[in-house]
Amino acid sequence: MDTIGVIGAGVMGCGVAQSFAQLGYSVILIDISESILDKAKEEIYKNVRLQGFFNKSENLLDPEVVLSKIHFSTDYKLLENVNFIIENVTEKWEIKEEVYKKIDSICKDNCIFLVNTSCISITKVAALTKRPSQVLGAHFMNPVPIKSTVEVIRGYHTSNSTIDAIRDLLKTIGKEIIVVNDYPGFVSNRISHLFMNEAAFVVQDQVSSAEEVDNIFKKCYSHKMGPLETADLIGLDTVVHSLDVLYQTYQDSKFRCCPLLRKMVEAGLLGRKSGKGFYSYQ
Ligand SMILES: NC(=O)c1ccc[n+]([C@@H]2O[C@H](COP(=O)([O-])OP(=O)(O)OC[C@H]3O[C@@H](n4cnc5c(N)ncnc54)[C@H](O)[C@@H]3O)[C@@H](O)[C@H]2O)c1
Repeated sequence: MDTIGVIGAGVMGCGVAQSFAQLGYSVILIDISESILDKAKEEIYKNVRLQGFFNKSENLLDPEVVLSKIHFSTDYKLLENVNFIIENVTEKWEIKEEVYKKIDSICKDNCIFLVNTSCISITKVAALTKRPSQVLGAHFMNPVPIKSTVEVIRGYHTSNSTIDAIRDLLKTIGKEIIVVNDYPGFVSNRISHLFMNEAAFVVQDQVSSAEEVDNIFKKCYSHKMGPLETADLIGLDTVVHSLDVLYQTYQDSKFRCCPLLRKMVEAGLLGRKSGKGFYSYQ
């Protein structure tokens, strides 16, 4: 079985690492500090336990066994022999840029890079490397271990063999892929961020409360979650970064970020991951 390199141990990186580790893969999980990695260990432990709790019919997973498959480290050099890197660092161009320049020099030539991003152009990321045909977008859905489908983005130079390799790899962890072409936000986020942003404007303008906005989507449109619950789940900081990327790249005012969303992020209200966003999670 391949060893999978996972970079970024936040919301998505933890979910991706867990998804591979619980199917028996060895995972190298990289982040920038030991304290973040310690928090990631706790998150993964908690999430494996919760998954067992909610999924009574399936074989219960032992969190210690899952964690034993993951090597937590700040050392990028450990990635030199892996065949696949799944990158999940912060949705900021300067951060992704630094990471891709680094891994392109460390990883072996045939290693494939999966970019987990909400909105950043895959073609632009691929251009940072000397292997653009082996770079593709893999927009995992949150929470990764329980979502069945991944939006895969074909960059300008992504080869068919790279897409096939990723289809095969993700199939082994029970995920199917939908392949789309590369424009910022792809399909999912180009549309969903308009919903979430406009919902924040509706609350800012005191048209209704967050609960009422979400209830209209759930009860009238039969959506499983409303736009503001979804924003809290994603992380309001990630939503703001993504809106900024969409606004900058399309130069279209429809993507201008709602001031209330930005103010909440400045106040430390990031949604589920900080314990408070549009809702409280204590
Ligand atoms: N949250 C979601 O629902 C969601 C869904 C799909 C895709 N994404 C995308 O996935 C990526 C990660 O999102 P997230 O929600 O996990 O963010 P997050 O803020 O929870 O985690 C990002 C992690 O990256 C780490 N990091 C920053 N610089 C780094 C570096 N140089 N090397 C290694 N690690 C570094 C941070 O310390 C942090 O732990 C983003 O591009 C985001 O747009 C997020």
